[in-house]
Amino acid sequence: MKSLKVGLLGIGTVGGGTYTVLTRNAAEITRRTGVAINVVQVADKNIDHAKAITGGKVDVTNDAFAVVNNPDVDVVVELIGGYTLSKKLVLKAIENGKHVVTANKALLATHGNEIFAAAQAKGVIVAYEAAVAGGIPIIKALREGLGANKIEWVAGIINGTTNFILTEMREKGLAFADVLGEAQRLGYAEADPTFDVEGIDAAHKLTIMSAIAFGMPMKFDQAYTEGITKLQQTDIKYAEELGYRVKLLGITKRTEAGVELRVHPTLIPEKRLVANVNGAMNAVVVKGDAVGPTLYYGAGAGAEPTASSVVADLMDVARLSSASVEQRVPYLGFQAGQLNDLPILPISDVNSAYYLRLRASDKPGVLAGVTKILADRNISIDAMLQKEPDDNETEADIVILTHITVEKNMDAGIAEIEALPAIVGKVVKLRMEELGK
Ligand SMILES: NC(=O)c1ccc[n+]([C@@H]2O[C@H](COP(=O)([O-])OP(=O)(O)OC[C@H]3O[C@@H](n4cnc5c(N)ncnc54)[C@H](O)[C@@H]3O)[C@@H](O)[C@H]2O)c1
Ligand SMILES: N[C@@H](CCO)C(=O)O
Ligand code: NA
Repeated sequence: MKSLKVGLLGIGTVGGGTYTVLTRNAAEITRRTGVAINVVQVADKNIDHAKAITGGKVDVTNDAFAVVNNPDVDVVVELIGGYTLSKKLVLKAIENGKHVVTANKALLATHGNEIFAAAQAKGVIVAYEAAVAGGIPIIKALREGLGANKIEWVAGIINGTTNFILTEMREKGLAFADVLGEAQRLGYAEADPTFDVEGIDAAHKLTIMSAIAFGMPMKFDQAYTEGITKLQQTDIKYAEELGYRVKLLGITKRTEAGVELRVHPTLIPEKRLVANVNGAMNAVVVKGDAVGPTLYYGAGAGAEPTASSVVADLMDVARLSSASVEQRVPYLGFQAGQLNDLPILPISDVNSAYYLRLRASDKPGVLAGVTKILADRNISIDAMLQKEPDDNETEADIVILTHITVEKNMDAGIAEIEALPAIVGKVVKLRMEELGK
């Protein structure tokens, strides 16, 4: 029987899950591929941990380059993370003519253009299903299943850690810091959890999806990224009163003027399926011109769900390594040389509906002043909440949901509202998405 020899770099959460799934389901995987996929060498700086997991059945080293340079290894699985060492390792593996499987979205979003060019020149596979939305086969769906469509937009909850935090905060009223610790214990968070909570990890994944959806190079440096650290319980509560849930959403959309590429907390109508995706689960909505909206849901993080995608990629390598480069699905789903250098829209040019919360002195005429500013800017109001001041207070919250306008118009309106003498402090602004059409 044919065999595929795997060199594993990093046997932590995802690497451990990958080893377990490959071992436990070996017979099923071989029934499907006709190939025996075996880990022949593991590199991890924590040698004892690597030995404990592999039970002495596999050669273990603390030198990742030993695996990358091992002539016996056909495919290198990079599960160390980061983008400095991992970039060197992946480029060296490619130079050595080895196929690569990685779960590293940070690496691909920042250096993917260079890595894919190197792989193309060498004729090797670089597979990365686990890098976006963990166990959900979204890369396969975008590159293959939806290949007949002109993709119009992609929007998703693509960070398990922040969705877990938002869910626990909403359902249990827990504090942000306590929930983050729990997400770290469960193995969802990045080595540096700032990547999760500031929306950077979601922007990495969105960058990869936008490149595949629209056939363009990775443009992570132009993504607009806003995390959940400034999000307040008050706004989660008011949004609910108005029939919305707040989710950290990644949105990429093709417009006449350019491509939107943005990650931010977003109000979504609670009747949408995506609004009810909770815990570390992820969901991605893809709108194609032929198929309409489609929804993909599943575990976005964690050892075995992510391993499910790593192993599926290994199975693709097992099937396709003997095929010519032309017979394989291109790295970004479009032929090399067919990528368009589409411009990314600055956030000020993006069109959106908005949630505004203002704090106002409880005096007559305040609301009239605010609505006049909005009307003068052609911003229509969709809904409003006016709260009574709490006991002994003279100020109260006003919440306004607007119809769609361009962000720079909204920001100019907000500046005028903040200048009104009766308005106290800054206006809170959150974006809203219907996700329907
Ligand atoms: N955890 C998840 O749910 C998840 C999901 C999807 C993608 N990812 C990605 O998968 C990758 C791995 O994540 P993880 O959660 O498994 O991380 P982890 O920290 O659990 O595992 C990383 C492993 O690499 C080892 N390592 C670190 N530096 C090394 C070096 N120089 N040489 C050899 N070994 C080294 C560590 O000892 C550790 O065992 C990252 O790119 C991450 O973004 C993680
Ligand atoms: N830290 C990531 C892991 C999965 O990519 C998350 O929470 O979604
Ligand atoms: Na995936």
